[in-house]
Amino acid sequence: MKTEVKICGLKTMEALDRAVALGASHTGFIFFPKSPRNIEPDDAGRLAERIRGRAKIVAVTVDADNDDLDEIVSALKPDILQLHGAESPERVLTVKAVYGLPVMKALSIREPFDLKRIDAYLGIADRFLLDAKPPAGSDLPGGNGVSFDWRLLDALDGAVDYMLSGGLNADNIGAALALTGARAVDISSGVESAPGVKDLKLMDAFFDAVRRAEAQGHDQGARSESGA
Ligand SMILES: O=C(O)c1ccccc1N[C@@H]1O[C@H](COP(=O)(O)O)[C@@H](O)[C@H]1O
Repeated sequence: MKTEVKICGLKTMEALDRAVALGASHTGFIFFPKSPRNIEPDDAGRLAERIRGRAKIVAVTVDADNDDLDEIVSALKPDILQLHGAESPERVLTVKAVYGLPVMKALSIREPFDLKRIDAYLGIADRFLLDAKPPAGSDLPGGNGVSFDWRLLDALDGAVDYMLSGGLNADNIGAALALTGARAVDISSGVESAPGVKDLKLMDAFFDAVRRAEAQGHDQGARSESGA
């Protein structure tokens, strides 16, 4: 089975078109002003129209209130909302009820206990995005190019549907897939030449590496499909 790949932090037509041409299953747009990948909702909406229906459109937000979500959802018309802040299970339920969209809840992982936080969102979040904890002093909850110890996922219940994220790149994705059996991966800074600047050659190299790993038959475990 093909690995789902989400290319996140897209801001230009060239990068978006290349992501979809390479077979990205998901495209991510960041709505977080402190991020070098931040994009205005209207600009993201115009870009996303080029690829609607060919890859899922993901709005990445961080503890956004309903006013911000109203603007983002209305301009972008995303397929999925990625909540990348400290949103509680109750907040995830509210967002799902208000917007009627699948929610991918990001959780940051550093130690075994961090995986336990999944339990509170089971049956609420449609999918999880498992990212590394930000380094000390970072302004960003994600997009830091930092990995967590993928072996921690050995303890994860096989039914948990997740995207593997954090510090992935063409050099380490083969090992990440072989170790985790992840069926879906998410990448941002690993395909950039500078913060917020997507590099088409790095994107090509990343997809090549994913396809090579697939050809080698990395263990795609039995995680369930969520629609997110
Ligand atoms: O990328 C950002 O700037 C960002 C800002 C706010 C919330 C989430 C963000 N990024 C997410 O983090 C992952 C991992 O990034 P990386 O591959 O380690 O650079 C990224 O794909 C987004 O989902």
